[in-house]
Amino acid sequence: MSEFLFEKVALIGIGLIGSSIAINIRERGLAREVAIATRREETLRRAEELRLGSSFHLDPAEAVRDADLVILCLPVGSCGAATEAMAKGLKPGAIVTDVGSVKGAIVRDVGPHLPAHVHFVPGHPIAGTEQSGPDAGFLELFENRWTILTPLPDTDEAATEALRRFWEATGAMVEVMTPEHHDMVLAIVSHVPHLIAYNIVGTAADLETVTQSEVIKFSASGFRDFTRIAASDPTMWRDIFLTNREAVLEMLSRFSEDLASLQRAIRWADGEALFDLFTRTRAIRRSIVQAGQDTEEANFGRLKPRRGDPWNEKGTTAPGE
Ligand SMILES: NC(=O)C1=CN([C@@H]2O[C@H](COP(=O)(O)OP(=O)(O)OC[C@H]3O[C@@H](n4cnc5c(N)ncnc54)[C@H](O)[C@@H]3O)[C@@H](O)[C@H]2O)C=CC1
Ligand SMILES: O=C(O)C(=O)Cc1ccc(O)cc1
Repeated sequence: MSEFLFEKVALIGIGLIGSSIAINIRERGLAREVAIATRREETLRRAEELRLGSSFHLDPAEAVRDADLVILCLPVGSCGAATEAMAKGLKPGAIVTDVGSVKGAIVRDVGPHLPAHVHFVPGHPIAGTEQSGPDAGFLELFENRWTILTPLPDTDEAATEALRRFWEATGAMVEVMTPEHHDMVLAIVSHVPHLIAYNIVGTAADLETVTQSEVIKFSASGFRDFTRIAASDPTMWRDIFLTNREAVLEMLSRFSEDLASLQRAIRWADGEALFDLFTRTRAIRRSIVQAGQDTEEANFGRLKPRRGDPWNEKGTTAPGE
């Protein structure tokens, strides 16, 4: 019996998430070997300087050779082409997973390029920051955060369990659900909030009466939190919105309806409506903090779907239900 969870792990892409995984493998001794593949030579050299792996490759098919676990750590829109490029190197029985923020598109784009002799278990650590690149990774990123796995109906259960053990070894908590359910939940707890941040920072920047210097000068308030989110990687977020279109548009139309009723309450000076909503939302925040779970996990548990919500109709049980 090996002392490692996996003998060889291959990381395709080495940005914030890839480098955080690499640091976890190194510091917690989760694999004997770590092969890293990147598109750009410069990123590869930086990964080597940071001692993130044991071998470094520009050809992903070379990196995955003999790997028991292959993790795609790329923007969602690049995963299909990267899988096509690495497929011929995959060994029989290897587990292939990813960390992308959208799961339906990963199943659609990655699945068809994989040989039948590998196990495909899409995944998503719900942990991150607005930073990107190989220097951004850190050991504690996944601690006490959820990682969602979305195996397909015919995925080997042992492969899902092996991946669960890997994520748990990084300090993560693991939940299994369908890709459709994942995409719907993430649309409201992560994707739409990012869109709101991008939008409000864009609106403020465009205002002629609020000069750039005033935006900076007075940003010590709630606006500052939005600027952090709106500093997130443009490629990654473009891909998320293009690949989770349906769920984002669905949540956005609910959001717009609710915003319109707030607008109406302000127009008609309906203080009671405003007070009621703000009281409800304050209670949500307080219960999250009280539970000591200021994480997406708490959001899942507490933002209960309304009757007839698609969350309830698809997928498995949502955490907290
Ligand atoms: N940043 C975050 O907070 C989180 C990100 N994710 C997901 O993880 C994945 C990776 O995100 P990060 O590590 O944050 O990104 P990153 O931007 O820090 O790193 C991405 C890596 O992919 C490479 N890359 C970019 N475009 C490529 C292409 N067309 N072909 C091949 N390689 C390419 C980059 O050189 C870099 O090595 C994304 O799918 C994202 O949705 C998941 C959870 C949190
Ligand atoms: O920086 C933040 O606040 C985040 O929300 C990080 C994040 C970004 C994308 C994900 O799919 C999961 C987590």
